[in-house]
Amino acid sequence: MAWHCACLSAGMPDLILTPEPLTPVRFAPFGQVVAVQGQSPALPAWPINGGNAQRYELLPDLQLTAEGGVPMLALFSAQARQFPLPVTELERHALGSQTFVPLGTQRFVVVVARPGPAPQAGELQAFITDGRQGVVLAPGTWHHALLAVEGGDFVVVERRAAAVDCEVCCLDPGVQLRL
Ligand SMILES: NC(=O)N[C@@H](O)C(=O)O
Ligand code: NI
Repeated sequence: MAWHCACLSAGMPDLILTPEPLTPVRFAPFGQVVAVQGQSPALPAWPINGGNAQRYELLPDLQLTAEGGVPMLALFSAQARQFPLPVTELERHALGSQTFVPLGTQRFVVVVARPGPAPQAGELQAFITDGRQGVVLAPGTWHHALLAVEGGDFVVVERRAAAVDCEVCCLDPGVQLRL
């Protein structure tokens, strides 16, 4: 899906946003962390494959089939972003979740706001992964497009349908994202 938008901002915004470490509890209003460690409550585990692996069920339904949607798998080869970075727009996919999992150990920053009306700058929250975490953005969660700290490939699972499901909101004033 090719989505684009352009929210113009005059210069670097004033409000500074600094990401906090990503944890399942803090990220819960926005979606799910893809990792075994740190889940609260701890994930139930099943020994499988003759005891050679542990199975953890993170999320029973990725919510990708609303209104005729089908789950799709994509790869994003992302370049490292330069920080500080002006955040002047967010997007949401109202009809499905969106999952990002690094194929390497590259970190990324997730800038989010709760599902609902278009957020104001002061409602944004930012999280930075530890290089081993992924995220599932819940349907409708406002988010900035992928912000890779180190460049690399990401597995992306999202909903595909005839109509593109991507609504963009412009932040005015925007925020300055600093690591
Ligand atoms: N544009 C695109 O395919 N990706 C965005 O939805 C994103 O969240 O990165
Ligand atoms: Ni998105």
